[in-house]
Amino acid sequence: MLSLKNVSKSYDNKKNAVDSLNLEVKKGEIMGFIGPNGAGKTTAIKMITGILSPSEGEITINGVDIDKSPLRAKINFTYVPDHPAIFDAIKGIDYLNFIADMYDVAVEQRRERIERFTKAFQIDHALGQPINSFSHGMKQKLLVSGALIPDPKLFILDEPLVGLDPQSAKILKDVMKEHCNNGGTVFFSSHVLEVVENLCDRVAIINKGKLIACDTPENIKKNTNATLEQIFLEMTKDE
Ligand SMILES: Nc1ncnc2c1ncn2[C@@H]1O[C@H](COP(=O)(O)OP(=O)(O)OP(=O)(O)O)[C@@H](O)[C@H]1O
Repeated sequence: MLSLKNVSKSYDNKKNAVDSLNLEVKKGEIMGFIGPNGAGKTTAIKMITGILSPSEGEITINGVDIDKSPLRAKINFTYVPDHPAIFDAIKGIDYLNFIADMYDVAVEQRRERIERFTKAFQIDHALGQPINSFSHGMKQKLLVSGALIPDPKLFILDEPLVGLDPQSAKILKDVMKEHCNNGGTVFFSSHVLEVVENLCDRVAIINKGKLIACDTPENIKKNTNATLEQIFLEMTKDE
């Protein structure tokens, strides 16, 4: 579903923020993307979503090259960024309808999905209000709801749990699981290793721009009694 082949990105033509990254995310799986601050997660996600062009390498989504055919690639995924940058003078419902229009979601389907997701996240009562009146958590939940309305083949989230209360985080985790159970694919970055360990089919660990592990949490922990957090800290510590 998502493939990165030898992908590198340098911001200064000296150091690679992402360095020869190879990664395959299969249809139907949840993959967690973890790494210390500055490891290159957001840079990789920005290249995957077409916000940045790779300095080298190729990224395909459902077989379509995001750099060469951005519109055809973008039909296949939605993305929730780490900082909700959202045009906030409009009402919540107008934002959701705008997303539904962009992805050509039929009226009946959008009605059902808007109701389902905004009720689950308990923001349905506020959809008639302008987004600039929403709290940070409400904006985050509106963004996630919007990203689910097209029922994307691939759902990409950059640190989606930041700023969500435990109830909302639980709902989001359930929604991500359900999306995969229904044949969708989820790729998300997080610093919450316990969530990654419990939620993900596979985990990719990036450090200093390089992929240092990509496997199931069980295999990464194989033959140890350590938690994913302990192994992560050991793998990414500065020598
Ligand atoms: N716009 C930019 N210009 C120059 N350097 C950048 C830019 N954005 C990121 N970097 C650098 O690229 C490297 C990777 O940063 P990136 O934001 O991708 O890491 P991250 O894993 O998402 O970190 P965090 O966990 O802190 O969000 C870091 O060294 C960072 O300083």
